[in-house]
Amino acid sequence: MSDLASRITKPDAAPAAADSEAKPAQTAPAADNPADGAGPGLVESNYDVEVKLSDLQNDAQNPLYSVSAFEDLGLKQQIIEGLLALNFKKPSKIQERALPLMLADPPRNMIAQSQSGTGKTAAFVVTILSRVDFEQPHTPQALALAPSRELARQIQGVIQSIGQFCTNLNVEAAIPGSISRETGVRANVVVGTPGTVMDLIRRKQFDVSNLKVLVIDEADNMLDQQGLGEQCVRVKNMLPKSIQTLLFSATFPDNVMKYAERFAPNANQMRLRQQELTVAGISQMYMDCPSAQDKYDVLCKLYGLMTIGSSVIFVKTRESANEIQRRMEADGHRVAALHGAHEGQSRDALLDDFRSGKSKVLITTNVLARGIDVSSVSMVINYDIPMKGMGDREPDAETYLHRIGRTGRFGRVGVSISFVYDRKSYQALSDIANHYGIDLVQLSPDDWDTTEKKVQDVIKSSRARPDYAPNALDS
Ligand SMILES: Nc1ncnc2c1ncn2[C@@H]1O[C@H](COP(=O)(O)OP(=O)(O)OP(=O)(O)O)[C@@H](O)[C@H]1O
Repeated sequence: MSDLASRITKPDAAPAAADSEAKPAQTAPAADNPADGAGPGLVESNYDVEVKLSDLQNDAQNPLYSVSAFEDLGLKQQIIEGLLALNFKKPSKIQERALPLMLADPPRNMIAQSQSGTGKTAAFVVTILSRVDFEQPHTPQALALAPSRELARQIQGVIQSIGQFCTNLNVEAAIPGSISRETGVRANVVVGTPGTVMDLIRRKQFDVSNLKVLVIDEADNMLDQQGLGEQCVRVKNMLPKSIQTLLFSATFPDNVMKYAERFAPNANQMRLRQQELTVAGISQMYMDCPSAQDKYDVLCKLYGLMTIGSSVIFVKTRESANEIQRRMEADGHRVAALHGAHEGQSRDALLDDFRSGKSKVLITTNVLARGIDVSSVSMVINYDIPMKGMGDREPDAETYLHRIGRTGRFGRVGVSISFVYDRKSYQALSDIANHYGIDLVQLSPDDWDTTEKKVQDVIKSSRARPDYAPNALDS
């Protein structure tokens, strides 16, 4: 198989940082709570010299870099207070650069790309809060669309947190089962999934005539997928023509850009090069499993051996999520499985438990691949390599990036481990590595001491010293 593995490093080779332009110091994480030290799920650092979030934010190559403070961006005082209450001391690059463009008058559309976990949500939330007239508490003025109920609820929470000092802010989630049929939408900010939003508008339970801002989060996914894309276009066609449209994602493959540009005409654009897409704080590894059947044993061994904060296991189907849950529970592990077959409210409860740390292992499908922000996640397992196209012919490089981006949020470190077991899965991972120009480090199922050391070396370091190269091991 070695001919396939131009980007997959051999077991003991010292790997390069994920972003070849990034210096090791930029791969260094801040603590779970960037401002004040290690937080839940991450163990205190062994290193004596630590890097603070402010160090990362002073490094011009880092996506968290900025020269300005939130106070310099001309935001309303209540919004600045909201950001400070969340301990956001400085904007990230996307926040610093996109906000002035999005807040300028007359409003202009925006297509904005920035790596996973770099604060895109706060960028569009601040824009929404800046555009809403709080004198009108029940007139919908801003709408954000997301691909899953979980992400819609999460965005609702971020709007409420950043907007906690905005008197008369009302945020409602337009997701199945949440808006009363009697009253309809009575909020000035609405976050929802496209199908439910479309139904509400059609049933005249959502007055869209005063909407000023439309945000599409995970826009490449929303516009590209047949069902979701059509729903987004239909929703947009029912909104005022002058609406400011903001499209956000960590990925915008070229074939989606033409839809995006049609959907958000004359937009300002912030794009990344392919090699800039990966987050350097995430150490990407892979495990060569002897066979498909052995993947499960390897998984259990990993969990049996290591103390891991919170982790997410991505699988292809709901059935395999259930099956792995069943087997892991029978083997004494405490895990939760969340996927589209569950009822909305039980999905909410499962994710709430995971967020609060009540459950530490979440087995899920692509439904949670995008956007979900749980800062204590220190490991992501790709139990199945993400594939797309008819008959799963092609590797799904975008989904891979979003999945591993559930860890390494805003300067933290994390590990991703992708399981391969045959030529097809190996080739797919190799193609993904080539696509982003990254090197993946091999873990061996025959040498658990080394495997454990490689993984623990990354995840036990809540903060790292400046010359810290997450994958490099003492040989
Ligand atoms: N300026 C800031 N200072 C400190 N923390 C921040 C700042 N902006 C955002 N964060 C935190 O960073 C984390 C990641 O932000 P967010 O979820 O918006 O990432 P994202 O870019 O939307 O990622 P994804 O592409 O995965 O959706 C969140 O926990 C958020 O609270």
